[in-house]
This record gives sequence, C-alpha cells and structure tokens, in this order.
Amino acid sequence: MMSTGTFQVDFEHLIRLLAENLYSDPHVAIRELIQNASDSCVRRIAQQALFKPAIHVRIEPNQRLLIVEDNGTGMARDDVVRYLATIGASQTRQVKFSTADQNAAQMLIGQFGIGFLSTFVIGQQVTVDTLAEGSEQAVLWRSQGSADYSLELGTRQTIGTTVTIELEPAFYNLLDESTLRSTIICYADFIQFPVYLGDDARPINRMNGPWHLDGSEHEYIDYVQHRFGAVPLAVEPIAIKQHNAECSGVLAIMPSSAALKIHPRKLDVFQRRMYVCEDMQLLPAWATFVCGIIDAPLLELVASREGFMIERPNYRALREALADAVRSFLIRLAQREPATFLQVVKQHNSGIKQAAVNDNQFFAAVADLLTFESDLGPITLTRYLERIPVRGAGERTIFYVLNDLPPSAQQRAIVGARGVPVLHVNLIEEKFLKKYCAARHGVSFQPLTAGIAELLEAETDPQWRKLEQHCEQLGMHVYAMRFEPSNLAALAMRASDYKREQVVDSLLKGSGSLLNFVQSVGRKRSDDYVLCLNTLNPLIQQLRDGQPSDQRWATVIRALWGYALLSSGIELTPELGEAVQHAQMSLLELALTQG
Ligand SMILES: Nc1ncnc2c1ncn2[C@@H]1O[C@H](COP(=O)(O)OP(=O)(O)OP(=O)(O)O)[C@@H](O)[C@H]1O
Repeated sequence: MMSTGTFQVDFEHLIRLLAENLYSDPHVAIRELIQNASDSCVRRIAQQALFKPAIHVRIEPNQRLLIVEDNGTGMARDDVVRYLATIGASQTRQVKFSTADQNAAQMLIGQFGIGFLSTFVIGQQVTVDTLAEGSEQAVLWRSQGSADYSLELGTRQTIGTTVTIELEPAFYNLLDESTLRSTIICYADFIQFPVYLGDDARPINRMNGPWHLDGSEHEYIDYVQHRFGAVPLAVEPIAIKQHNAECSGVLAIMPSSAALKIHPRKLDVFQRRMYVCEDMQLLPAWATFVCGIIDAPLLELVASREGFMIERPNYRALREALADAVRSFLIRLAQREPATFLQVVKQHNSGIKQAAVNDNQFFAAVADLLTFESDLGPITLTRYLERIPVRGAGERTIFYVLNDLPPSAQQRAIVGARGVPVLHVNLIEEKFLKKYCAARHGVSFQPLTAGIAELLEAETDPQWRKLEQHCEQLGMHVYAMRFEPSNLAALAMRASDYKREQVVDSLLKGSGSLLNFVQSVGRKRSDDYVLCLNTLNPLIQQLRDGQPSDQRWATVIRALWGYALLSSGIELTPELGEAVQHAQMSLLELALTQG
C-alpha cells in the first residue's frame, strides 16, 4: 500500500543554518539592508520621478539596535507576507523582469529573495515597520528568526520602510560608528542614493565612481586613494563592452611601500554598484602589482552574493578582457609615460619583470626599456650589449651573478680587466635574461661563476704543457691560461661550475688535456677545482721551467694553489682548508729558511 508524506521542517534551525552558512561575513547583513532600501527607492522612482530618495542608517547603542530606514515604495501587508516573509520570493526580481523601464531594471540589485535572511545572522529580533503608497496604515512585522512571525499595526507615517535589528551580543561591534561607516562605504559607496549615517547632514557614500561621471584622471587617482588608502603611481580607466564581457572601472598600480595596508594586488568587484567581493582571479596571475576597482554587470553571482560563478563563460570572457586591459595599460605606461613607468619599475621591479616573462606582448614592449643592476649601476640590456666585446661571428655573452651568489674577487678582476660589466640579478631576472637571449641571435647569458672560462684563453705554446704535467705529478689539476689582469697570477675554479661543452669549445684549441680534466671531474665530487695559472704573469713565467723535484718550486706552486682557492671565495671543505693552510705554512717556512 502506497502512502505519501510531507517534509517536516525545523524552521528555526533551517533559518539559522541557511543564514549562518550562506554568509561567511556577518557584515553582509548591512549590505543586504542597504540593497533592499536602494531597490525600493528605484521602484518608487519608476513610479514617481520627482521623489527624493534617501537611506538612513542609525544605531541606538543603549538598546543595541541597528536601524536602516528608506523612503522607497514600502510594503503593503500582502507584500510583507508574499515577499519579505517568503524565503526565495523577490518582488525586486519580478519587477526587474517585467518592467518596461530599462533604466530601473538596470538599477535593481536583488534577485534571489533570500538576502533578508542575513539579518538573522546578526540579530536576535528583527522588526520591519513599513508603509506603502495607497495603504492607510503602516504594518509592523516582527520575527525572532523562528517559524512564527507577528504582524500588527505599524507606526510609520511616511511611505517607506524601517528595519530595526536587535543585535546579538557577538555583533555589538556594529554599534561602533567607525566600523559601521567603513562597512557601508566598503559595500555601498556607489549606491546612487544618499546614505546618511546617524545625524550626519552629508551622505557617507560617494554615490558615483569617476567612471559613472566620465571623470578626469585626477578624479580616478582621488577615488583610488579614497578606496585603497594611498595615492596610486598610475591609473587607467577601463570600459570593456564585449559580447559577454562588460565592466567599467579603473586599474591602478599602488606604491609598494611595506607600510601600505593593502596588498599591491587587489581587485574590488562591484555589481550594479554594490560591492560583491575581492576577486584576484579576474586579474592575470602575472600582473602581481596591479589593482583595480570594477563594476561587472554580466558576472553571475552565487546566492550569498559573496562571489561569482567562476566556471561560467562570462567569467572567463571578463578575465581575458581584463588581461588585455592590463597589458595595454602597462604598454601605454612604458611607451607614453616613461617617467611614471620608471617609478613603477623602481617600486615593482620583480613584478614588472615577472609580468614580462609571462606575457610575450608586454615582454616585447619593455624588454629594452627595463634596467638591471650592474657593476656600472642600472643599465638596460641594449646598453649592456653595446659595452661588451663581440666574439667570433658576432656573439656576445651577458654575464650575471645571482644575488645570493656574489662573484669572487678573482672573477671580478677578470671581467673588470675585460671591461665587461656584470649584471646582478634575482631568479626572475635570470628568467627574463633567458627569454631575452632566446629572442636575440648570437646573444647568450652566463652566470659569472660558470661563464668566466669564456674570458680565459688557452695557452698554445707547448712549453706550458710541461708545467701542467709537472703539476700533475704533484697531484694538482693545473692549466696554463692567458688572462687579464696580468697581476692575477692564479685562478681557482670549481670544476662543476663549467658547462662541459662550453669549456671544451672555448679551450679545446689550446689544451687537449683540459678536455680530459673536464671529463674526469664530471665524475668526481663537486669540490674538485681546477687551477689556472696566468701565463701573462711574471711570477708564473718564472715558474714555467721548474721541476717537481725542486722543493722550492713545489712549495710555491702549492702556495699559489692555496692562494687561488682562498681568493676564489669558495667555501672550503675541512680537508681542503687543511691542505691550503699547510701550503701557506710551507711557503712561510721556506721564506724564513731562505732568509
Ligand atoms: N526595504 C524594503 N522596502 C521594500 N521592500 C522590501 C524591503 N526589503 C525587502 N523587501 C521585499 O522583500 C523581498 C525579499 O527581500 P530579500 O532581501 O530577501 O531578497 P531580494 O533583495 O529580493 O533578493 P536577494 O536575495 O538577491 O538580495 C524583496 O524582493 C522586496 O520585495
């Protein structure tokens, strides 16, 4: 036998559940109340063009009351029951889709018919005193968020609605005027009707952003400062109107000061003039230093109005359109406002370079404009390339050191003697160099530690091979090389710093044994070093014909090896340290015995 049943609802529990789980931020109740007030003013304007809308927010600290009052349409008794007291019913939605007045339809915000529930997140009792046009008597609706509500005669004498919330103790902070003020400004700054707080004679909302009024650049700057608390370095008004992507607003670049409370990347998104949320995902991930304030009418809201449905085509379309807008903003700055762009680069150096690494168009526009720290101070890559020697068939190498890996005194001396400036880069800049070199024929980049081999020349005179072999007998890997400055007698390099092919390429001509060496160290531990003796150095020239059996010769060669290791800036293993110390001591002993 079949039977049917009806869901039983624990109404009070359901309301609390809905209210508390739908809204993550209790302050949204203020937004919902102002939004309802605004919608009712829009509906009244549609009927009575000359009426002057106003919304008042007040607090009664002693009675712990928060009051929002409007002079909009108000509600007749039937409306209260049918819309306010029916979860999911929305007169606003009905009007929005039925009115012939397109302007009014555009301005109406409510659609889900659940926003009023949020008042039960912050209130233990809510009363609505409302008088509608044509009603003789106001209606007073009262609810404690349970299944029952009461309806009685209200006291309102003028058309409109007064919502009074008896606050839960947890939300007494809303009785603090400045908290309330900033909450209203955050959500409702662009609501186009005046919102008055307490006895203020002036509205606390600006009612319009510069994009609503076709504002000047100064007005955009002023608004960004008002909202984000600091003067932006640059602003760009945006007005996107595409098939399924629309938005108006402003993009901005804020100073990077640590004292600034806001994150340099922030996007405040409004819809129909009401703030919805901060949504960084709408900005391209590479634009880490770009902020914005936008109104995006086509994005689809989630029911709590705390975010958008990100899988929808409109969301994706707007994200793409915004990426284009950010790109043109940055390119315009770089090309048309060099002084401002310089400021931006100074303050967001890594951010700009990261943007360029990630975005080809932006890269192409700024690759030759951006400066890098170098031994010569800030320098563009174009200037750098002009300064460095050209090898072979027009090849040039950009030498750089990573910030945390400073070059040794030896390496500096060698590049200095060749007049080659060294760039000081971070990891992002290293990626930038990679991209830069990939796009330019004959230009390569080398970290100084590994690339120094390119500046040494293998010694071709066979006499030097003998020196190398003699050193080999002492257990040292030594190569006779020619390099400036000539007063630098010896140079120690970590074998693993070499890229084998490059070393082989540049040195093979002069020293076949180097190839063997490189191949052998490739299999050894990373603390294998090669000692390069400078054949231009008079002391080394003196040592050329020595024999390992000559005690003095061997001591000097070992001491040179120790000296080269010490000044190479390499962190020595305990064993190496000991060997170096021993070599130095032997030299001193030798000096004393000779004396
Ligand atoms: N201040 C007000 N003046 C006149 N009518 C109101 C007022 N506040 C609420 N209402 C009525 O109650 C209905 C329900 O309000 P509620 O805030 O729950 O949803 P909504 O604003 O319609 O939609 P949403 O959930 O998207 O905000 C409104 O559509 C409107 O008809």
